[in-house]
Amino acid sequence: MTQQNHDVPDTDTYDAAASSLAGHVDNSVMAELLSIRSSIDNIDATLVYLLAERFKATQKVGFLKAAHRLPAGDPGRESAQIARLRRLAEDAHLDPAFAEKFLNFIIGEVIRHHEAIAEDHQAAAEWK
Ligand SMILES: O=C(O)C(=O)C[C@]1(C(=O)O)C=C[C@@H](O)C=C1
Repeated sequence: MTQQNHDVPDTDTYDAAASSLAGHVDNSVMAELLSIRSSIDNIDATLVYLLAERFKATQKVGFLKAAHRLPAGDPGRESAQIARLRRLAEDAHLDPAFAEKFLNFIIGEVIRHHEAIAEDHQAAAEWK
């Protein structure tokens, strides 16, 4: 028998109108909220696809670095990326500190992936 967790909505049957506010706010306010949320849903979906593409690219970098025994992190590259993103964020009226934190969060995950790829690569080389 399959178990269902009722606290976590099923992603296959996404309810765009799900809200703890239902029944607590005027219908017109709810309608406006749902309309804005439909843009948020599109943006979130785009972010997922963009991140998936970025991780596909960084995975290739991970394999290249492992094959040539290069370090997972490249602090010089990161400094340049952070400075650039902070400038872009300012132009876009996004908090530069948030942009930096977000990039660092993603890069931290990429470095973990690189390290895992390098370990696998090393283990495979030892088997030969
Ligand atoms: O460009 C690289 O060398 C990467 O490994 C990718 C990346 C990134 O996610 O942008 C991740 C780790 C490095 O410290 C720098 C950049």
